Amino acid sequence: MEKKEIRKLIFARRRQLDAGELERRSQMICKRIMELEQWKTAGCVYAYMDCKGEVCMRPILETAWAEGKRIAVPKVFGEEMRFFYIQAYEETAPGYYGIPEPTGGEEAVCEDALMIMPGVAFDKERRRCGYGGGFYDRFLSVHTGLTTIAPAFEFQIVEEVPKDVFDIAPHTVVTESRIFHMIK
Ligand SMILES: Nc1nc2c(c(=O)[nH]1)N(C=O)[C@@H](CNc1ccc(C(=O)N[C@@H](CCC(=O)O)C(=O)O)cc1)CN2
Ligand SMILES: Nc1ncnc2c1ncn2[C@@H]1O[C@H](COP(=O)(O)OP(=O)(O)OP(=O)(O)O)[C@@H](O)[C@H]1O
Repeated sequence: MEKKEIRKLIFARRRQLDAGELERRSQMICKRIMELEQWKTAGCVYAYMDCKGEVCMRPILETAWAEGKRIAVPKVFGEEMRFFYIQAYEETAPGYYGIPEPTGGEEAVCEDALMIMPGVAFDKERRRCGYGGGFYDRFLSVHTGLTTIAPAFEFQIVEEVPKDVFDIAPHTVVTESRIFHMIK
């Protein structure tokens, strides 16, 4: 399947998930991420403001704020994405494609941060398909020291995501029931 077809398939599956189930499953996935060593040792976390049925980041954001970890979320500038620290939802407003983005604040320049990266679909080899903007691939090609974890619902795991030259796979993919690690 091509990436375009994969996106269509997964968007349809996401639409079938009701709000309660999305929240319940997101809670499970976030809990599993927060049990990982990479989370425990991270001082600075690059997260995202979820939209359109992505795994909800609320448990991650609220735990980080409560535990004093710094949390930054992305803002799009042309073809580039930059991360800014936020301390509350009120510090965001709808931006690129209506996704909440930080309205101001300090830019995060943490080259060894833990990045929680969104995605539309993944396969067992952790190959990733996003919305098609190439934002994460471009960001990660420059910021090579980050540790990357992608949360995904089980139904976002597909047989095979086609590999393009620019694609950078997350180190770890975490679902409700499975974890795909780079090192087996
Ligand atoms: N929550 C979240 N924030 C994020 C990303 C993401 O994947 N998730 N991004 C990750 O890169 C960046 C924004 N990237 C985006 C790239 C393309 C489209 C877009 O074109 N959306 C269209 C078409 C979708 C399609 O059918 O493929 C749309 O929604 O109508 C949206 C966001 C930065 N912030
Ligand atoms: N490192 C890079 N340098 C230049 N162009 C890039 C780079 N990475 C990706 N691109 C461009 O971005 C386009 C979209 O990539 P792709 O379809 O893999 O996006 P995606 O991973 O689904 O999106 P996103 O990362 O925004 O969620 C590619 O066709 C390519 O032209």
